[in-house]
Amino acid sequence: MPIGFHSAAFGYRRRSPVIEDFTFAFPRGRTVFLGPNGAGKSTVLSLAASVLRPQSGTVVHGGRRTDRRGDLAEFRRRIAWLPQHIESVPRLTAREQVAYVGWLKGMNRRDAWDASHGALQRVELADFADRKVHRMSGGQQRRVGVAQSLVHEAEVLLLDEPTAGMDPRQRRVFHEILGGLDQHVLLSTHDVADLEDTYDHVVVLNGGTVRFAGAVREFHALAPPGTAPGRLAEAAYYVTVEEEAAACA
Ligand SMILES: Nc1ncnc2c1ncn2[C@@H]1O[C@H](COP(=O)(O)OP(=O)(O)OP(=O)(O)O)[C@@H](O)[C@H]1O
Repeated sequence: MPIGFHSAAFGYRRRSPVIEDFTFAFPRGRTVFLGPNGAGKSTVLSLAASVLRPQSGTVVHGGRRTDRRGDLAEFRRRIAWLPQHIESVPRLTAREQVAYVGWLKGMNRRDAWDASHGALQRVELADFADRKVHRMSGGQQRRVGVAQSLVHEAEVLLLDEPTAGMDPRQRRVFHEILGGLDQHVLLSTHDVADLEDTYDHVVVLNGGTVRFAGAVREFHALAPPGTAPGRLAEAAYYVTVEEEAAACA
């Protein structure tokens, strides 16, 4: 169990809670996290990354809890986090920014600098290593974000819509990277194409509640009989979130 939530509750100020008494163990391996806009995916991922802290309950990884002050630094070192919106550090180049994240995660400066080159190569940005991040396109900044999550040896990667804004080639490169990772991955997306090629598990969230958790094959089996093979994931998704399906047959 890479990340566990125990009776966690969280709400943004003056809003109704996004999650309440949320207890769930995310599975090992590669998990795709689905759900409609506003379901709470980013909030849950931010809590899992300890960027947000639950108002009650806790989040656990490897015996370390986000509600124990002494655990927090080690908890964060073991987890890589790609938020939905990348912050570029003013004036830093892509290589400096990726190395900086490695250093923040506990690497020494030399190792972080060396590792940043490899991380940028993996996302095909080695030629842009000296470019200022704030001058890069949205899709390139996303790839810098992916490089940031690869630079240190995290045990769990939490990726919030990592392929948003990437062109088709870069989406393919990203899926190849994902396929080669040994770490546990929890990734939110609205893209349900080719789930079986990329992920082991599916978790669907709606209204702050897990509506489905299981293997990709089990998820596809929720699709109504007669659904076209290429539309199984989409149809299963509509069943789990109880939305009216577009024509999936
Ligand atoms: N910073 C914030 N301040 C106040 N409310 C917020 C904030 N961020 C999210 N919310 C609210 O929390 C709820 C869950 O939002 P969240 O972004 O976690 O959903 P999501 O499933 O990631 O959505 P999407 O697929 O659109 O990214 C929504 O009702 C949203 O309006």
